Amino acid sequence: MKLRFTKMQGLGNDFVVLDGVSQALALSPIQLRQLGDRHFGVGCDQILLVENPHHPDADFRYRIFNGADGGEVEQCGNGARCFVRFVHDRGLTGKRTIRVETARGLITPRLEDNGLVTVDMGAPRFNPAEIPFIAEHEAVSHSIKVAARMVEISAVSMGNPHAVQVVENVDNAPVALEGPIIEHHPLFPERVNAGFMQIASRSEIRLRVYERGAGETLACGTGACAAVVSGIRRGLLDSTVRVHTRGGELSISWAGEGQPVLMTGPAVTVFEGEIEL
Ligand SMILES: N[C@H](CCC[C@H](N)C(=O)O)C(=O)O
Repeated sequence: MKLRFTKMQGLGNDFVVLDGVSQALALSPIQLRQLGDRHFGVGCDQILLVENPHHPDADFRYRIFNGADGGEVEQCGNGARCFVRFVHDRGLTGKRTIRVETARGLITPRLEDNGLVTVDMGAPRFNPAEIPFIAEHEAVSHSIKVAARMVEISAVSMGNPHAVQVVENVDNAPVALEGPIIEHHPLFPERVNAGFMQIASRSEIRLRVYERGAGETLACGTGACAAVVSGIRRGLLDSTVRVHTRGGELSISWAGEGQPVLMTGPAVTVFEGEIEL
């Protein structure tokens, strides 16, 4: 079948975005993996499927699939920014602030006048059962065995699971070695995104993320949210933080327990295309 798509990126985290509102779409895992394949398909970190909502308070439903394995996941921060630009630019809505139903709750992205996008990502969750993370109790950080060493990680859910550690310098952090080990760590039954955070100041961090089902990406929006929340809970960061990723900069704010995380950053349309699947 011929499939029209839009290629987009948020800080180099790239997406194939599909309009499931104007057309009914049901793609198999094989077709999703083909879309995500950078040699035999279009190539992207994630596929974003825009649909009509089931939730009465939502304007749209937003489904996310990791490009490398075609697995459906709960949340995507950079994707949420691209999503609102997509539905606005395609005339699927006239609103600049929309309510979006995701697998783990409602998020509220807003197109700003300056072209950036701010997303209320909802409140982070720390209860191990909600991450999911196998642990006796909730804690700011947990020591887990990774290869030959013990690593202090903060386990956080932004709808999707994150394990964040603090490193001296992200440039020489063991992302390639420890990323896959943490992703598949037995204490994370649904796998996990592995964050490596360098504290530059109380209002600035550098971050690399080895993403579940995608490998290291140039930026991870939910990873930036999870890192800032972890840093604040560890007493290392103030409530608004500039997050420097390899793909560019995000602004993340969190006012504390029970409060939503706000993320602001760019969303760019790269090209429109058509592929035979
Ligand atoms: N790999 C993630 C999904 C994409 C998240 C990331 N691209 C973002 O911007 O939040 C997971 O399996 O939970």
